[in-house]
Amino acid sequence: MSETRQPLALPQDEKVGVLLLNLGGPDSLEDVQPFLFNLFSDPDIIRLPRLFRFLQKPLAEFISAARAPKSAEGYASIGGGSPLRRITEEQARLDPRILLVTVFSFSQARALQKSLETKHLPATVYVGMRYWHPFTEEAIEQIKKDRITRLVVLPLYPQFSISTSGSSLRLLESIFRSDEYLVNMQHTVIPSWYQREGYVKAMASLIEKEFSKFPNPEDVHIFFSAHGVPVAYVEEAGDPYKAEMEECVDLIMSELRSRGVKNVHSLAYQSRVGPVEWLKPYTDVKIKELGQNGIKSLLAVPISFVSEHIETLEEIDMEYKELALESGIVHWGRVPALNCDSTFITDLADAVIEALPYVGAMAVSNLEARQALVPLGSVGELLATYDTQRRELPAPVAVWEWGWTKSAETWNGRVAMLAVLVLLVLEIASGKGLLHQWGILPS
Ligand SMILES: C=CC1=C(C)c2cc3[nH]c(cc4nc(cc5[nH]c(cc1n2)c(C)c5CCC(=O)O)C(CCC(=O)O)=C4C)c(C)c3C=C
Ligand SMILES: [Fe+2]
Ligand SMILES: [Fe+2]
Repeated sequence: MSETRQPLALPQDEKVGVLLLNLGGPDSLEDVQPFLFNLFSDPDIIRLPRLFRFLQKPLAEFISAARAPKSAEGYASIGGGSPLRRITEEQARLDPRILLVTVFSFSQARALQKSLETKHLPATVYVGMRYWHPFTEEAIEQIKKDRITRLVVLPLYPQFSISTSGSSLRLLESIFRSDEYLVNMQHTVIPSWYQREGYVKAMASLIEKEFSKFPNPEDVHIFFSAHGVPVAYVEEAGDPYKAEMEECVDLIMSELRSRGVKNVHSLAYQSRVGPVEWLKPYTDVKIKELGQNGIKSLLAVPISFVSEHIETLEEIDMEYKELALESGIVHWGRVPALNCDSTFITDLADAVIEALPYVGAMAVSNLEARQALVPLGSVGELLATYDTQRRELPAPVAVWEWGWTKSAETWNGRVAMLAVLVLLVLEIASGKGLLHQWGILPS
């Protein structure tokens, strides 16, 4: 595609930056609880009714403490921490400080920076995580120090969700607003890119490659497993995630069909947390169903994330594999995450170059951009496109088992919930109580 592209005509004093946004994950087991605290403190993950917003932090404290042991077990089983930081930095660029820690790794961020260089775009690629180091705030500080004048913001989620890219963009918006340098810095956002040819082709190639590992490749059921979101995000807040996910799977399957692949496929949603309704079918339920229906060969394809992480390495490779084998599936395979796949990274570089003309421009007023499900645009405009009203959403986490759920919308549940919240506040305010005694809340 663009190896022969002419050098971009940028004014001499322009400095281009690319900010990769990602979720972040605990580097060690000690980081698990504070990481979860950051995650549950996010109003795009738990939206409390207006009246209870002041409880966001205490509640995050409570839920993170309650969930940490289970989460830590998962992270322990994949080597004691999340590989997300290492892989994302590999996708972006190699930072000398990181080199000291991960001597042998070549970096996703470094790979992108290199690919941009090859395409005659000298740019610095930064990594900003939402819930753990290197935090988005740290990346922004570096962007300011480097006097970047044009910034392309690229969330590393192929499909847009309020809970992922949306949350990162909302944070960016608040950082941009409160800083004079950033308010004036020209920027644009690539909100989702699942429809890009390079990404679709890279995914299709990874899938095709795994077929050869099965005894009867033509019988393999292609099983796309996407990270779920609560149904309310889609139905009440207008999250485009489900529509984009379905379109993404269709595009990959069309590419495979054009290569002569005739295998049957399905899409399910994994990793639900708590009792509210999440997007269906659920991965575990679907696996059992496929087993019961006599499927013997299953190829799992993680689809919502481009790096290996706890939900591929632990949930799919361990939990779902075990479930599949118990359900009568005999041959199991899993497509690896894209990580630093060269077709993928080259395509991301093209996406950045194609987005540059929109930097600082009102992209939503551009007809071409309008045709995309989520238009290319600035942070503020994108947030205005989706989720304008920031509706209260049923929270997806465990505390709600006592009450505030769709299925238990009864006064009983609400009173119990209120009681729990009041106790929690009293306990946090006084520093004394059962939760402290049990070590659930730190003294
Ligand atoms: C597109 C991907 C993701 C969506 C959508 C998403 C929504 C979402 N997640 C939670 C709760 C948790 N997520 C956790 C980890 C985690 N989540 C994603 C991706 C999406 N989440 C990734 C890649 C990871 C793993 C990071 C890593 O360390 O490797 C966790 C912590 C792990 C655990 O305890 O299971 C929680 C909790 C909610 C509630 C939500 C939507 C509202
Ligand atoms: Fe998640
Ligand atoms: Fe999970």
